[in-house]
Amino acid sequence: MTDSAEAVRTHQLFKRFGQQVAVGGVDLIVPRGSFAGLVGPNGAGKTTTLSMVTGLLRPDGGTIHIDGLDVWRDPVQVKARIGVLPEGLRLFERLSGRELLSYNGQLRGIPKAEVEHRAEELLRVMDLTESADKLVVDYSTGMRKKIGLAAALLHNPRVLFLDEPFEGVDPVSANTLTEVLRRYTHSGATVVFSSHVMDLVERLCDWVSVMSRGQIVAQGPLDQVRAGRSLNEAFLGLVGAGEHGHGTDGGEGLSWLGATSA
Ligand SMILES: Nc1ncnc2c1ncn2[C@@H]1O[C@H](COP(=O)(O)OP(=O)(O)OP(=O)(O)O)[C@@H](O)[C@H]1O
Repeated sequence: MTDSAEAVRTHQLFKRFGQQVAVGGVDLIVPRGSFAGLVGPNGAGKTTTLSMVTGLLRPDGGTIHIDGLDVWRDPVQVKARIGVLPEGLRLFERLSGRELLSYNGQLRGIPKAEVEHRAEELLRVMDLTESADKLVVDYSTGMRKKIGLAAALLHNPRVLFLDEPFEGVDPVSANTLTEVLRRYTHSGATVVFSSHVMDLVERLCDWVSVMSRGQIVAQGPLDQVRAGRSLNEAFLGLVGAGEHGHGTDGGEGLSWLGATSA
């Protein structure tokens, strides 16, 4: 079944680490063609959810469908359709950026000439052409994000998952990346990304899922979730400012912090 209107749907997704329930029955829904944001405080379960959805971490319970295909029953078909930029991205450090793309393209079974053509375009768009022959181990944090994103896009996936894609990326490159991703979703593809930067989510996303303590606490079109407020205000209302160590007291109690009296 591949005619699903949803790019992603999980049903009662569950994961526990020892006593800690990281994801406690999540029904994540992402309509096809959306630019979707997954937001939540530190430790809410976003990375754990994305890891299970992308087939990197086996759930303890629940189901996950991408484009109507069961991720854990049909992993090969699903993996051909998705691109992933995971948190704590591990890359082949001893390859150059160009070699990394070429290797990824060959692993994906794309003809060599097509890989070269796509790689050159991606390197140019990501402003990495000048560093294309430098080893990945010598790339900066932002450059690593960009080459990781290029590798995730190379096989033209239908659904792209990005964990904090803009962290460490300079504003000019971030602008370029958002343009690339916008164009990509306008063509009918889907982007799901996690972020803590509410302004960015508000600017880019047309769909938002808010997680808190392993649960989805709000989900839907951006305007519905923010309900006339800024997304940041809606977020603070939903996750409960003051909980999760997001204190509302502005750090009262830290009387020792700051200039000492002479
Ligand atoms: N491998 C692990 N072993 C034990 N506990 C884990 C593991 N991975 C995640 N957790 C716990 O699961 C919970 C959810 O973590 P997760 O990384 O999914 O949150 P997150 O929403 O991505 O947070 P952040 O915004 O800080 O990246 C946290 O309490 C975390 O400590």
